[in-house]
Amino acid sequence: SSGLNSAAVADVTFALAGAAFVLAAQEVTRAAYEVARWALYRRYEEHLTGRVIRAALGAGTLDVFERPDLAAKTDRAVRVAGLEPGDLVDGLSMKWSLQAQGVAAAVLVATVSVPAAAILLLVWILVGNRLQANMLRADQFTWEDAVHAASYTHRIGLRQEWAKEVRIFGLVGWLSDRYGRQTSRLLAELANARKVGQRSLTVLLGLVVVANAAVVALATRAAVNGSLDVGAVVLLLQGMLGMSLLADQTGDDLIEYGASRVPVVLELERVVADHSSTTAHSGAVSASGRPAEAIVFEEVTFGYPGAGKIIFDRLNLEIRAGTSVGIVGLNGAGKTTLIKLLTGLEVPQSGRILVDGTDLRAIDQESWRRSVAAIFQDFVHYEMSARDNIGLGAVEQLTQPSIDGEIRCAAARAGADAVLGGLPHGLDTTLSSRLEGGVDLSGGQWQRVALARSLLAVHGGARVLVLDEPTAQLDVRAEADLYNKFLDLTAGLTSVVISHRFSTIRRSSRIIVLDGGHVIEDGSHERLLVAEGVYARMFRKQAMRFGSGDEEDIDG
Ligand SMILES: Nc1ncnc2c1ncn2[C@@H]1O[C@H](COP(=O)(O)OP(=O)(O)OP(=O)(O)O)[C@@H](O)[C@H]1O
Repeated sequence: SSGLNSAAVADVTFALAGAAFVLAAQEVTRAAYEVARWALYRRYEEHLTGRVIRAALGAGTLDVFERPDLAAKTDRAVRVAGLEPGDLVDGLSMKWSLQAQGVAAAVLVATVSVPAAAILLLVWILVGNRLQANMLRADQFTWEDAVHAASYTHRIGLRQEWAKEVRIFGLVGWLSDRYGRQTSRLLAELANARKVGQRSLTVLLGLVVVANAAVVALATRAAVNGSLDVGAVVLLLQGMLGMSLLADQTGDDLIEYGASRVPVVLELERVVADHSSTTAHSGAVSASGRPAEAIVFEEVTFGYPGAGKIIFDRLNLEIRAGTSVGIVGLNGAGKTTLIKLLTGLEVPQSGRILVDGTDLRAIDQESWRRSVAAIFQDFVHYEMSARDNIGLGAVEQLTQPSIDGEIRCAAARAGADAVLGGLPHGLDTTLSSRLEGGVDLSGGQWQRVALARSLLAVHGGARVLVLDEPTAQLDVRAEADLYNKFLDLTAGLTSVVISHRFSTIRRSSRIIVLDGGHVIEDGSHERLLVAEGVYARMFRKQAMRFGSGDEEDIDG
């Protein structure tokens, strides 16, 4: 009966064009949204991780990793910053779009009945808040230490570095049992957390049902009365359904997951700032050219915080600039600790460390670190190119064109030239068999690379060279060859060598013996033998046991 007149045709055309426009706009905004979301996601992650790195590294000393109270906070911040904090961006965008739809639905209801819209809005907001509170309580993050324990167990089983030992000791069954038990405990805790707040949620959901039923009943009566037309009733019902989006939880877990990282990072920054303000020791004096005379430990007392044990009790020690000192002592005597104090990684509780008469605390920490090259027993195996593994010793020069020549030269001096020669892509070879095209090195080969790194640091300006048993994995002859050259290599430098091997240590012109937090003997190999003290006893014991003191370890 009713054909379309021209006005109706225009209306329909307009509506269709509008719909096409909306669809096209939706596609364009979706694409733009994806780009923006991805960028924001990464930016937020980078920002948060960057703050953790700056806080942890900015502390200067190792306290943030070693003092139990600080270490727990550092550990937590490092962990959470790595756990997809960008989820916050996804969560917020989901949540905001749902909330906008919920509010639009409320407006729809309000066009029919403002009181109905107000009442429904109130109950949905209450339900939403309650659901959110329950979710937060049950969120894994609130007991993430338990999660951490379980995931540590899990990782023991899967780490490449530990694969040998885990299999040799037959730990697979034990690990999976332990992982299973930890997970069950976790789930039990989760079930408990979920119980709390269930009653009030049930009451609120009842309220939702009652409020919606009441509005439907009133609307039906009004429609029957004729005071509400059918179109309005449909609008009302549609709006009511849409308003449930106000309590929708989609995205809440992501928001919580992403946002809960923030207080952890802020807490780390706060404790590091507090800690640094009480222990700050980076002064303004440049370390350049130091030491020219001596490094002096003056009445230095030190114990690791929280360990309750004094390692050094008023230690006095002078290391003349340009000389080489060998340090001997039983396991745990404090040899590595001495180096940490010397490099400023630890700070004495009392006493002073003087560099050419200037307190280390008055010297700019960064410039002092550049003046000292140290390779520790647990030096880093960087999963990077051979170039980087050596070049990081003089990181400021890494981009200079001449660096490859310097790297090769340092490698040759450390006896690592043969190692480089065997690499399939030369300096570009990645030193990790886990990465494509990469190769792994033997323990001794790694040590030569690390040694080359420290020798390159000398090229970069370091004047103190510390070797804390970095050659223990070389065979005795190779180590002896290296140390035969060592005095030439380090001519003009101040060097400190820690070793358990007499073949190495006896070459130092001066040897000090650490025991009980003090230097108990001090002199050349020959003088210490004549003195018939601890050094002579250790040396003779080994020499007797193995026929030659030249080849054996100092182990007491
Ligand atoms: N980060 C730390 N926190 C608490 N105590 C530590 C820490 N590092 C070392 N210690 C303790 O300090 C003492 C000295 O350790 P250090 O590593 O300096 O000895 P070392 O002489 O180098 O031993 P080794 O010959 O075994 O390498 C040891 O008793 C050790 O347990």
